[in-house]
Amino acid sequence: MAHVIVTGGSSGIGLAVARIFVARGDRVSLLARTPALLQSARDGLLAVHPNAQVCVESVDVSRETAVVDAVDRCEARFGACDILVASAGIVQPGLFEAISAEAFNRQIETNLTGSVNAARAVYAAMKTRRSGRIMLVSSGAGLIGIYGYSAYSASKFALHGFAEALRSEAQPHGVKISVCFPPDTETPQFARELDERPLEAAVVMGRVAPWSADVVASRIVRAIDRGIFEVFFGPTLYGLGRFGSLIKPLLNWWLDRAIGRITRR
Ligand SMILES: NC(=O)C1=CN([C@@H]2O[C@H](COP(=O)(O)OP(=O)(O)OC[C@H]3O[C@@H](n4cnc5c(N)ncnc54)[C@H](OP(=O)(O)O)[C@@H]3O)[C@@H](O)[C@H]2O)C=CC1
Ligand SMILES: CCCCCCCCCCCCCCCC(=O)[C@@H](N)CO
Repeated sequence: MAHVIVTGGSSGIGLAVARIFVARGDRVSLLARTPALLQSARDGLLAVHPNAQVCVESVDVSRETAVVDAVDRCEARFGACDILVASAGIVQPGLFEAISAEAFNRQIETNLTGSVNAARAVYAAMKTRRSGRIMLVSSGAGLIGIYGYSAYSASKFALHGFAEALRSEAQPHGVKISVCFPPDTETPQFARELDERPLEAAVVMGRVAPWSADVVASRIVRAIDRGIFEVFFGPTLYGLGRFGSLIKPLLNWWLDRAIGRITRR
C-alpha cells in the first residue's frame, strides 16, 4: 500500500484522484489551504471507506518551508511518500493589461512554484530510495497559449519544461515523473472560471467539451501506474500535444480570424 500525497486534494481533480487511491486501500494525505474544505473532503472519503487512512494538512503550496513541514508531518504518520500528485492550482482569466501584477504572479507562484515546492519536498528521498512517482497537473492551456490566459498558460507551459528536465534527472534513479494536460474539467474551479472567461477564449477552449473530474482522475492514476511521462486527454489534445508546433502556424491563422470576428463586433 502506497502513501500518496495530493496537493489540491480537497477539491476537484485532486479530490477525485484521492478517491481512487483511497478505494485501493492506499494511505492518502491531502494538502490545501482551507481547513474546512480539507475536513469535508476527508469526511466524504471516510463516509465511503470507513477504514480509510486519510490525513489532511492546511498549507499554501507557494510557501516553501511550510510545504516541507506539512509533508514531514504526513510522512511521520504514513511513511515516506511513494506518489505525489501536484494538483493545487488557480486560474484567473483576464487580458494581460487588465490583470494586476499580483494576480499574474499569484498564478505562477501557485501553479508553478507550488508544484515545484511539493516536488522538492519529496524528490530527494524518492531518489535515495530509488522509487517514487510524481504527477504534475498542467493543462490544455499548457499546450497552447490561450486568449485571456497569459498568466495561467505561462504557469502551465513552465510545468512542462520543469517536468521534462526533472524527468531526465530522475530517470536513472528509478523515479518516474509525469505531467498531464487536462481539458476543461467539471470542478468547482471550472464553474467559477466560466463567468470570467472571455468570449475569445471559447474559440479555442470550445473545441473540447468538458470532461468529468472522475474520468480525468482515472486517466491520471492509470498513467501513474504505467509510469507514462506525458498524458493527453482525447484526440484533439493528443494531436495538439504531439503535433502542436507543426500545426500551430495554421491553427493560429485560423484562430486569429475567429477571434477577429469577435473583437470587431
Ligand atoms: N478544472 C479544469 O477545467 C482544469 C483544471 N486543471 C488544473 O487542475 C488542477 C486542479 O483544478 P480543479 O480541480 O479544477 O480546481 P479546484 O479549485 O476544484 O481545486 C483546487 C485545489 O487546489 C487547492 N489550492 C489552490 N491554491 C492553493 C494553494 N496556494 N496552496 C495549496 N492548495 C491550493 C484548493 O484548495 P484551497 O483553495 O483551500 O487551497 C483545492 O483543493 C489545477 O492545477 C488546475 O489548473 C487543468 C486543466 C483543466
Ligand atoms: C488537432 C489540433 C486541434 C487543436 C484545437 C485546439 C484545442 C485546444 C483546446 C484547449 C483546451 C484547454 C483547456 C484548459 C482548461 C483549463 O485549464 C481551465 N479550465 C482552468 O481551470
